[in-house]
Amino acid sequence: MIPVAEALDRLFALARPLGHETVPLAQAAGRVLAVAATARRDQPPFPASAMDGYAVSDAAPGQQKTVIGESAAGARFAGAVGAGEAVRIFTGAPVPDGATRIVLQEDVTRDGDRITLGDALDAGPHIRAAGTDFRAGHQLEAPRRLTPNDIALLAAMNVPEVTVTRRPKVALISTGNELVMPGDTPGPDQIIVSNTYGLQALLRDLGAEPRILPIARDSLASLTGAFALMDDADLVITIGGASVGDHDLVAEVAGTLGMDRAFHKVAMRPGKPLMSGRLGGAMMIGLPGNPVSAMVCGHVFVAPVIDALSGLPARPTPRRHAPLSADIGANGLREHYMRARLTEDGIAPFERQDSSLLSVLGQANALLVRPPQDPARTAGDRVAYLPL
Ligand SMILES: Nc1nc2c(c(=O)[nH]1)N[C@H]1C(S)=C(S)[C@@H](COP(=O)(O)OP(=O)(O)OC[C@H]3O[C@@H](n4cnc5c(N)ncnc54)[C@H](O)[C@@H]3O)O[C@H]1N2
Ligand code: MOO
Repeated sequence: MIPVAEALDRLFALARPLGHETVPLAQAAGRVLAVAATARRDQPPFPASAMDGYAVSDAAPGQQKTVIGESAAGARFAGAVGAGEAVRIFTGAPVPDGATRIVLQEDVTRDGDRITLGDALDAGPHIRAAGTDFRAGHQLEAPRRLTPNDIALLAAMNVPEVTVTRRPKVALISTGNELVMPGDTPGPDQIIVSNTYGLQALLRDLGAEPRILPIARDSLASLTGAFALMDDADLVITIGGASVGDHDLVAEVAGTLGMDRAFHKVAMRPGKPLMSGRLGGAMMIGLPGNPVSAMVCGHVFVAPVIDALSGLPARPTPRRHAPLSADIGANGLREHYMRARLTEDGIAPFERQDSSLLSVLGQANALLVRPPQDPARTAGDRVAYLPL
């Protein structure tokens, strides 16, 4: 058995980053920026008022001034403001030449074109200098997965389109005579395919383009037919048929199709059997069939591989740490990804950890990671976890 980190390194060695494409900003959220984007102008491009009030050259309690004009957002006051003068100004408007501060309108009494400053003025100046946020030439570095906050910044930088990595196309193949699609009528010995759908959702969240292929039956012909449908996929993921049983044929078929195949027994729980290789132009990952095993492998292996294909650094999903909220027993020889609940009191694993229990996985919001041979731990000990 190999450690999880080594299995992941072997997957990274098979992952070739994909090419680039240009997309409009409106379609860029969640995509991986491939080439740094550069601001085309200063923001703000002029000294701007941060408040509604009056722009003045100086201010003292009780002073009187004459209002000589107005500066609104989008329509500046053309002249300059001198001693004894004020320009009515609004938030976001260009500050006129000669002004050193904005007096809040709450601190002013107005009578016609005359204003009197109040007795208690704040320190001001309520002026945002040109380029306070960023200067022309400011760069949003690549690679990075674009967040909504990044999109807002790019828009302000006047960047209407960005160069991103192509979305990884992923073909998902479920294998097994016992499986039918959700909504179909199962025979007495059949169950409903589940983790294919879970993995599809996970892949979508990761910015990939997943496609569910027809279920492959446990025969060489059916499996071969399923692989033939993978078309131009960058990654093909099989689910099930990965173990040592008589009906576990994925390795044999992939080998016949020319895959330079590696089979790993990974020292993890759940998710021991894992296959990997390259098949034509695609990367292949064979996941175990047990539903929770497939989903856990999705989080631990597939997610970092999608990031690597998308041009992000090849690294495991970073672990976080929290105190235990309950005592737990010693761990065995495999790294255990325990379905767990994280609350403000800490983290605790569910009692039932069988790798078939999707109902338990559904209640979990974290995977508590136990290193191999981790001794028994008591409430309060800090442990590692992956958020779900
Ligand atoms: N003698 C041994 N038996 C098993 C071993 C072992 O080392 N020696 N490993 C066990 C472990 S651990 C796992 S995990 C499973 C993995 O087996 P397979 O990858 O071959 O998966 P299957 O046998 O095809 O299915 C297992 C289980 O999961 C259900 N399944 C499969 N695909 C789906 C799907 N897409 N949606 C929902 N459910 C699915 C399937 O019906 C089985 O119940 O092997 C152990 N055995
Ligand atoms: O490796 Mo299996 O995934 O423990 O059930």
